[in-house]
Amino acid sequence: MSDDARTAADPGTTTGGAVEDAVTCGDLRYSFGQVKAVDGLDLSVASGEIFGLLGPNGAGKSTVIRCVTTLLPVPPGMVRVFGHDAARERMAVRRLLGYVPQQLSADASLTGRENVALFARLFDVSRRERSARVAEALEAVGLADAADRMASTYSGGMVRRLELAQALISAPRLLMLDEPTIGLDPIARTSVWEHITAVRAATGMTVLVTTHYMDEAEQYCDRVALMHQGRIRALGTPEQLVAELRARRDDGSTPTLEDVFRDVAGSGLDEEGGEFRDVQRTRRTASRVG
Ligand SMILES: Nc1ncnc2c1ncn2[C@@H]1O[C@H](COP(=O)(O)OP(=O)(O)OP(=O)(O)O)[C@@H](O)[C@H]1O
Repeated sequence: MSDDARTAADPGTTTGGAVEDAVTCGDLRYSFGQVKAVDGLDLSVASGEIFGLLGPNGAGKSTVIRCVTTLLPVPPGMVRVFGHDAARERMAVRRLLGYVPQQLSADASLTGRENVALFARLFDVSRRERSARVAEALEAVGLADAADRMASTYSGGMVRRLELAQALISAPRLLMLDEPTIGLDPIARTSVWEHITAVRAATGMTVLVTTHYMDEAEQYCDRVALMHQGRIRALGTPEQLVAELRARRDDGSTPTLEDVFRDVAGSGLDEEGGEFRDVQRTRRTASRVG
């Protein structure tokens, strides 16, 4: 943990190493040319938790996710997934994870079922098991009834759930979601989260998610980390972080998670246009595909 980070209890750390962390990043650094996207990040995500990586645009969240997926190369020792080194054991890491990127990963010209079946083939699900596993994944995200409709007719929320089904087809131990609800209306956002939490409850998988939405993080994440300028500035359960700020302020007010992040990141948030609630930006797929 960097010096300026405020750290709360870490459920991933156990005595005797009985529970293995799903993800560990140690002094993770990644630059695009002169831009330090991630600047010395220490992080442990415990097996089975829903962990939220929060922060304004450009904080470095997607870069962290992409380093963990092995899509961006990092030196040995910086990132481990269930004990596997992301640099030395790339294929072992990839086999453990499901990834839903911000960009569209569903094909509008295929049905929901065909989209998921395509992923089943990519992930080498055996022919014998394929149709049952595809049906199971569609059922898990509430798309069984819409499975044979073209994805081009799906709403933004249904597309997101379809992408979730695609990522689930390999039964990943670690599911990574980059801004899963951006651009969706509140009802669709709730539906996406309900399916994420239901799948987590059913499978025990670990979920690492990035989001701008403080209210979602507060409601659905077991722990959160605030990223700002490539570093983690606060880490803990939402309740812990809010309670710590309340104690620091000692003025009887009840702060929100957003207040916590303003407190640790200071005015820098505004300078970068990083208003957490000011999410005008939407995914290209926000309302419909096709
Ligand atoms: N492919 C790239 N080439 C150059 N710079 C990049 C690239 N990808 C990201 N960056 C820069 O790295 C920094 C971190 O970007 P990143 O996308 O990780 O942030 P983020 O927190 O995920 O923000 P957002 O929510 O807007 O995606 C930003 O300054 C961004 O402009």
